Amino acid sequence: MTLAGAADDHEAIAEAHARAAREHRRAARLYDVGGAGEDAVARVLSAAGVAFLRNRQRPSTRRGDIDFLVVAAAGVFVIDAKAWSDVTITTRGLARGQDDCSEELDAVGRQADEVEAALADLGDVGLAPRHVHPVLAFTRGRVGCHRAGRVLLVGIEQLLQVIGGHGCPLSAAQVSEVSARLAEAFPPYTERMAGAAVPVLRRRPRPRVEVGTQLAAFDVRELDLTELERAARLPIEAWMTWLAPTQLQYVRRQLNGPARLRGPAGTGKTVVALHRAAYLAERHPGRLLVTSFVKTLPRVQRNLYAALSPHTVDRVDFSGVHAVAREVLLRHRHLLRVDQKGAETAFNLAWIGADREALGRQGLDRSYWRDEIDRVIKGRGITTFEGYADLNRVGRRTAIDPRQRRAAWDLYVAYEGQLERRGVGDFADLLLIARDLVRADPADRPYRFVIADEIQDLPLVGVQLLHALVGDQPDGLTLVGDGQQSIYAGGFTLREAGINVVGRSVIFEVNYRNTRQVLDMAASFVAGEDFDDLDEGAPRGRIEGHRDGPPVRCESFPDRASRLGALVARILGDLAAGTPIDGMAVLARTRREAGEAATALRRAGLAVVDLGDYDGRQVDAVKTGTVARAKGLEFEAVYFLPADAEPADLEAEVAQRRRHEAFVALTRTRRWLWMGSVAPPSPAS
Ligand SMILES: Nc1ncnc2c1ncn2[C@@H]1O[C@H](COP(=O)(O)OP(=O)(O)OP(=O)(O)O)[C@@H](O)[C@H]1O
Repeated sequence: MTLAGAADDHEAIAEAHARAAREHRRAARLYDVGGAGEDAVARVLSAAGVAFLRNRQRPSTRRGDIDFLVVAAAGVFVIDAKAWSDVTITTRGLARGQDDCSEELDAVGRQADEVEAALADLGDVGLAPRHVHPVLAFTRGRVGCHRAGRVLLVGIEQLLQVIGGHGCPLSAAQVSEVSARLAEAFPPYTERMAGAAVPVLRRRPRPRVEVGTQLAAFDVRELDLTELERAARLPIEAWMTWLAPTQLQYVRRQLNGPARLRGPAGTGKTVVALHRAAYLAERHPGRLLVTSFVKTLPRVQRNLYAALSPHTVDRVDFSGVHAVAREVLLRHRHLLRVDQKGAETAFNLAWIGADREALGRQGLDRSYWRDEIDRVIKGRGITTFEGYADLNRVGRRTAIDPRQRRAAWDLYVAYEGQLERRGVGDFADLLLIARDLVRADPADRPYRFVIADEIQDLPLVGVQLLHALVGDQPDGLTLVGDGQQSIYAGGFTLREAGINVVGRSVIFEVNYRNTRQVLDMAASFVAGEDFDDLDEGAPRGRIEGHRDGPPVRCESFPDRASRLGALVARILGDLAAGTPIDGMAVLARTRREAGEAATALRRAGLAVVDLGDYDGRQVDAVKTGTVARAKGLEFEAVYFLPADAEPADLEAEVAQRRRHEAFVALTRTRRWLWMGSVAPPSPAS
């Protein structure tokens, strides 16, 4: 190398060092400003006696830190301090001067994700994500208090107010248990100088304001989680804060297509579905639909959800599937007069001309064939005899012969003719038309996510309608349900519906609702019985109960009148013994029996509310209604009026549905169960 060449090289190296020096100085200035912001936050927290962890290492990244972790009664706050002077918060995000800084929202959101993950498994329970709050705290200027998605943007003056707000789900003991886990999962951050091209001669550290209570770290494995366990056993409020680690895993899971959540009664499917809805709504723009076949359930779920995620509730629609279908028809200006009475008349006229000799074999009656048309033919969207002739009638237990199939088809054709003549449709038409309208219009996608509960009760076209609304997009469709609780005729498999949930079907098996005594009694109705559970080949759920409770009270009566008398006496007795009236529900098989019970209770001076009018909010009245109306709900005490003694030759599928119905009724109670059967004395006795 020439001397001139060496000089050039040294010149270039000096130039690079000078450039690096300028960059490091700029960074140092920024750190100084940032440090001043952090100090300001630390001062505010300390002055108020709020304990915090400062500058903690993120496990996912070597160079990332979290400015502050605060565990308060209101939850966990993941705070990123910003000493910015010219902040603007817009509907679209965050700006600093002219620069869009919305990525800062994602950054603090990612920090909160890591905190959520660390708290998702604290032994038996985990903290629900909704109690982890990402916060950008601005230490200069008057920022006020805002929300962008799930991130809170607050001026330093409002910080304490925010930390002190949000309700108080955590007790003092839980605060220290959660803090301990965080101290372990996020150790103190040790800064590293990145990209230093020259040996770094470290200056003495700058003096730092070290104030506030630093949390003592202790070994989380030695924690006594009894407090958490206790909380986990309480109803509503508890599940809003604590879930089982497996449940939380599902809430936070990314699913690359339609998914199924299965599990026997009381295993937390609805709870997890609501948490998942809130989790998705808080992280994504767009609308969500939470739906069910049971028309009253969405109303109850809306009120639960509003407590869970009040700031997203306006972006979530809670409606029954038929109401969803109606909306579709409205959007497409499609007229359909759904007229149940007219449909009933149409069926009666079609039935008169039917091959009743064939249809009546095996003890099958008119209502069996009404269901066949509603659930098997129209409920599957079958429009040709060929489609019906070879159909594997999943869910229908009685095999029918070719003549019966032909007769059923002719009955269907005649029924359709009668409907047309009257210019009316039935509920199956509503779902069918809505499905086809959505399928034909790719622009009709009002929802980003759809979550459907109690799907075992939906007809196949109903599930297809929901699928059509979101397609196969990630996390788009979550189907929640349990075949064992199916109380309507017919059935189908998801494969038949064109929905693939392979690898995305999860089962829950721990029952949190019922006592062992109730579960034993409920299980006796369905013992050893196989049932269709929509996912072919997927293992059936076991049901594990872990709570003890009072014995189940079963009584038998010679007639309905004496049963009603005993029911009223029993309820009055339980009220006197301290069971709260708002936790009581009388469930019957038919509307008529439920109505009779309501009248008897009113006569005894008790307040009564029909389950059809119940919206999940506390009301000081005994609830009364059919088992179908009670689906998905739960009560402190259930008084069940089962069907009168059934004839021994009851058609197999109907008998199975009755048993499922009893199973559903019994598993609605958290504690007390009374069952009053009517069994007239046999002539021999
Ligand atoms: N991890 C949990 N810890 C404590 N309680 C829980 C937990 N998960 C659910 N629960 C409680 O269990 C009960 C049943 O939950 P949920 O209604 O979600 O069950 P489900 O599977 O939807 O029931 P079903 O199918 O019978 O309607 C609720 O009272 C809920 O508070």
